[in-house]
This record gives sequence, C-alpha cells and structure tokens, in this order.
Amino acid sequence: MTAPSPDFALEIVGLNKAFGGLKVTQGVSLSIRPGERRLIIGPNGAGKTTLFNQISGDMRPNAGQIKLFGEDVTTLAPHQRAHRGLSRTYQIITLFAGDTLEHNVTLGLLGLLPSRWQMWRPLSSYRHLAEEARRTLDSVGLLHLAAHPVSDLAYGEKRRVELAMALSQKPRVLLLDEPLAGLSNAERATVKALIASISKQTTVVMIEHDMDTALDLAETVTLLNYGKVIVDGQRDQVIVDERTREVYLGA
Ligand SMILES: Nc1ncnc2c1ncn2[C@@H]1O[C@H](COP(=O)(O)OP(=O)(O)OP(=O)(O)O)[C@@H](O)[C@H]1O
Repeated sequence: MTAPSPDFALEIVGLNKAFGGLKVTQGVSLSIRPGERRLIIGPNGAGKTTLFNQISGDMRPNAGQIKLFGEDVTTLAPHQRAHRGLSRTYQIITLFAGDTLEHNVTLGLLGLLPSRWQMWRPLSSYRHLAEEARRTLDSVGLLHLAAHPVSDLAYGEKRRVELAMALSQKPRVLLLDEPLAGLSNAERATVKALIASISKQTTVVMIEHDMDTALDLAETVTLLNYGKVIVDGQRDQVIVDERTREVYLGA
C-alpha cells in the first residue's frame, strides 16, 4: 500500500524567531499546496528573508514547526532538506566568481549526491554531472558561456545561472528570494518567462518587491508585516484587501 500524498508541500505552524528583543517571525503559519505559486510580500524588514532562512534550515526558529510534504524538517540541516527536495536561491548571488560557469553548476549538483563529494576524486571524474550541468545551462540559453568565468557574466545572466542551478536539482519546493532584483527590463522579462515555465511538479514560493511582474506569476499571496501574517489567500483577494492597502499606503 502506498502512503497517502500529503495535502501540503510546505506547512508552517506557529513559527517564531527573535534576534534579542526584536521579534522578526511572530506566530507565522502557512499552508502551501503541491504545485502552488505563492508570493510572499511585505515592506522592507517585514521578515520575509528570515522566514526563508528558517524554511531552508539556514536559521533555526525559536519555536514552531516546518513540514515538507508532511515530514517534520524543523531540526534538519539545509543539505538534509535539500535531499528531501527543497531548493532555494538567495537575494545575494552565491556563485564562485573566478570559476567557470560549468564548474559552478557541476558543484551545485555534486552537493546533492547522497555520497557527497570525495576530495581525492577529481571533479572531471564526475562526467555525468558535467553533462547535466551543460544541459542545465542550455535550458537557460547560456551553454555558449559554459567555459567562461562567472565574473564575465552580466548580472541578469548570473541570476539565470542561479535559477538554473536550483532547477537542475529538480526541486519539489523551490524558494526564490527576489529573483528579479537589480535586473533590467529585458532581463526581467527573460527571468519572468523562465519562472513561468517551471514545471507544476515544483511548488514555487517567491519573495519579490516587483509587484507588476510577480503578481502575474502568483496564484496565492501572503502579506507579512513586522513578522506577522497580515493577509493570506488568493491573489486577487489579497490585492483588494483593506489590510494590504493599510500596510502599503498607511491608509
Ligand atoms: N542575523 C540577524 N541579526 C539581527 N537582526 C536581523 C538578522 N537578520 C535579520 N535581522 C532583522 O530582522 C528584520 C527582518 O529582516 P528580513 O531581512 O527578514 O526582512 P525582509 O522582509 O526580507 O526585508 P527586505 O525586503 O528589506 O529584504 C530586520 O529588522 C532585520 O534587520
């Protein structure tokens, strides 16, 4: 008999996090269904990135629970969550600037192998990973730059590489932290199309300030302010909600 599939890809219950006296996550509860596109919005300092850090395991909550497809992952390390299908990008690009694109993506894939890497084994011996890295680069139209150092790339191209690296892990849940930040209009359109093309096998949770673009990609929206969930629901309802107006317009 197979186990019943859980209702939620990601379920957060009563999450709390404080830095000294500053409460940055206050009783946050969220339920995100498999395949959902969820946008997390809120003013600067609302606690969006801190929430992501706790979901990914980069930061431990003070209280509360995080479940991935029904499994409690609250105390698991980031790589253990990654093995269970959670992947994230960061607000700050995390590629190795001096290394080639192909090596960067290969290393990203290597980190996910159950055996991890063995330091005495040359990277070139992981041929299947290098091939997958090249497929990954091809998927975002950057294969022609595979042998170039990351420092040669334009900012928008680096963003695409980072996204491609996260996608190459075939995540079940993907956390995108401001994927459009700092992009030109043209780059924004390219990255938006890339996000829109992500398979429904992947649940997408995205923090983004560029509402014009991000709202198009979202089905559901959560508004955070001072570490609390203020409104949560279908995109169109959240947009017209009085409380959203209040937070953004101080009305
Ligand atoms: N490691 C830390 N130590 C102390 N305070 C922190 C730490 N990380 C975040 N904070 C504080 O927690 C609050 C929430 O920060 P966070 O980065 O989560 O907000 P955000 O909603 O992502 O903001 P932005 O939209 O500007 O990125 C801020 O007041 C921030 O200064």
